[in-house]
Amino acid sequence: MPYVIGADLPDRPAGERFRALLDRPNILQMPGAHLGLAALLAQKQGFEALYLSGAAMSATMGLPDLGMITVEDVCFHIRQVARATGMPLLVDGDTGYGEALNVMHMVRTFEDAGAAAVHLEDQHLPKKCGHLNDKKLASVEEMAAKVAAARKARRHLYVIARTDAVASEGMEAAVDRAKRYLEAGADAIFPEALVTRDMFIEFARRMPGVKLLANMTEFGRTPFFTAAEFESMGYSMVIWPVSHLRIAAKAWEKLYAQIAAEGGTQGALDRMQTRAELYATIRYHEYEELDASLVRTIIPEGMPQNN
Ligand SMILES: C[C@](O)(C(=O)O)[C@H](CC(=O)O)C(=O)O
Ligand SMILES: [Mg+2]
Repeated sequence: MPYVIGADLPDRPAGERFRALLDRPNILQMPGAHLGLAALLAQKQGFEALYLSGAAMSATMGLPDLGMITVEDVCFHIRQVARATGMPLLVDGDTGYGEALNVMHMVRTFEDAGAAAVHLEDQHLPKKCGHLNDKKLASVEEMAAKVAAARKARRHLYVIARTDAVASEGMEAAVDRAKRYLEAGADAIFPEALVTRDMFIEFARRMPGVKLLANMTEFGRTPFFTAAEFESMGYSMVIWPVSHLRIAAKAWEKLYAQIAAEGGTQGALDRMQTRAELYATIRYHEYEELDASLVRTIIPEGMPQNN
């Protein structure tokens, strides 16, 4: 349905709906979808929650994922995905865009935009993709203060603490950090860039009863596991953060090469969503019909529309 009809909108805050999905025993599968159109296509396949990736949002803006985007840039994406689908979204909050007060501002602004959950990471700026080398870690205390700030600001937003410590400080330290973040009020933990099945199992074994998120990004350090495998290793959430963007970028690259080589797009038609398919995805005709029905109701036929 078009999102503009008030009576059709979800009546519970997004964070509550996200928690309800996590209360079920099966792993919550969240593909990345940082654009309204992508989100609608994911929804069509039956996904119940989505992920907004900092890497995907930055790359879409032609920027590296080094913490340069702002709260408002992210809200532009949250709003369009939340409006288009009404689905709960987990949003990448990077390092919180500053210190404690910035984190509080981020939480409130994300909630207002329609987010359900956020994750915050224990890096210093310029932050990096968790699967790269030479990340600069924040101290446990700095990160715990940010988690506490997020908890104090939130009304319903689900707060996930990500630790990037495994690579530089090892499993033991990462587990200790995660425990401190839970004490500070985190609802769940995202152990970033684990590199083996044994590490995933070990981390989960050391965090009994804690909701854990697995990041199945491609071309990173984590080998491929399916959602079912992560579930059996004790994980409650899985994200495929940038996959949709990587696929789209490759498709754009091919298209531009083809136009450059052939002087037109005719040879690319079989790889395009047709106009009809696009309009069906964005419910073009439903919006048009809604508009027409209102005009019919308010302005009966035959009555002059302007005086
Ligand atoms: C999950 C992540 O934070 C993101 O921004 O999507 C990235 C993903 C990536 O760069 O592959 C990450 O740091 O893992
Ligand atoms: Mg990120």
